[in-house]
Amino acid sequence: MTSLPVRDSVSNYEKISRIGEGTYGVVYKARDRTTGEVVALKKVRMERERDGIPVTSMREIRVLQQCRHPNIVHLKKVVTGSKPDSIFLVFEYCTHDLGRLVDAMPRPFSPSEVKCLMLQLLEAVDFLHSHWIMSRDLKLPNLLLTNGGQLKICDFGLARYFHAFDEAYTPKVVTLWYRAPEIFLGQDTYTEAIDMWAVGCIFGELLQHEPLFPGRTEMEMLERMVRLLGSPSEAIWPGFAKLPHAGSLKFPSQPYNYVERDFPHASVGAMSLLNKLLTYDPAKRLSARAALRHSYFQEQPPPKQPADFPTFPSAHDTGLRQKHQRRAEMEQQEDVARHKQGAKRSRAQLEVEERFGEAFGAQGGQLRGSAVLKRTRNM
Ligand SMILES: Nc1ncnc2c1ncn2[C@@H]1O[C@H](COP(=O)(O)OP(=O)(O)OP(=O)(O)O)[C@@H](O)[C@H]1O
Repeated sequence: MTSLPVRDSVSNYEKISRIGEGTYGVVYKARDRTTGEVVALKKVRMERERDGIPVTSMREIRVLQQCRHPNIVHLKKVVTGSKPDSIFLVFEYCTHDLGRLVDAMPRPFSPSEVKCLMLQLLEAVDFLHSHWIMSRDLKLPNLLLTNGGQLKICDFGLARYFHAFDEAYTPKVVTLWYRAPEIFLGQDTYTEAIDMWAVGCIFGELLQHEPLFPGRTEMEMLERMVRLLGSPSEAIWPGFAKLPHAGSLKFPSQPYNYVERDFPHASVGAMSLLNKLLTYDPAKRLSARAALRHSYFQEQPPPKQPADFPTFPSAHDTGLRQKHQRRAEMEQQEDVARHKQGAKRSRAQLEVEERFGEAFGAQGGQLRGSAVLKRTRNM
């Protein structure tokens, strides 16, 4: 703990309002008393921990200290509270999260706005994947938007480093609505393609202004996928029949893909990109790098420039709408289950798993957009 880069105390911040509460911490809007800068303060939940900072927060700090990218929220500092074991993460403040913003907007984003958001999301995901990081929790509420139209991924509590070889990971990842089919089917050697499925769900949600697969149970999730995309089979997903739960799950028989029917206003490029992201076989699913080169981004209209994005009243400051409340409750249940699972992993396990330097590595260890690692996976 002595290596924590704490140079500040939370008493140097004046809390303005409470803007979010997740499973792993409460988030406040606050002002730096010295500089006047408005920041987001995330209080790390310690009540369930006996031996220091929770694994999820360790992961979040570790990943965020390594990442500097315009579309990834900037962790400015880690500061202490009045009690010796209270820790706060200080982030740049973003006016909206897309979950609440979409729920509060009467109309969907325009096609050029969706394109602008998708470009920024894919840039960030490509950055993470090229640095061997999977988010494992991409969803609309974890995408922040500044008043300057900049999208930023937040919440890296489930993020982890991955390897070029198959390795078993925990199945308790990704909020239900954004979870990839291979996870439901019990594949524990999943890859970063699970993030790309979530990107597909986010894209569908931005296009239709409603969550794409708002299932309440795993089975309902699979049924909703099949209803839109058709039934998975050995022909389109080699190895599907051998997946651990493939035999026990009864898939409805549905031979058609209804993306065109269900997205009547989407362009040809948008439908093609959506289908390529929502590809059942993770080995065939589009990577973030390939998605950035997709013809959708060349089609008319061009993506809106972030600076030209309209501004919206902050959804942080409005009351929660019913729809958002429902989303939050469902996610909360899921996250509690995941937290229990995650808490069972010891700090030592985490160290071995991630094989990644010091928990609170020096600033010099940051990864930047230009320093893309060579990946052996695609060679
Ligand atoms: N930097 C920020 N600026 C503005 N709002 C933020 C910021 N970081 C987080 N928030 C708000 O707080 C909410 C919860 O944050 P976050 O997802 O990081 O917490 P969590 O406890 O990990 O949540 P979850 O239960 O989803 O895992 C976000 O959805 C967003 O509304």
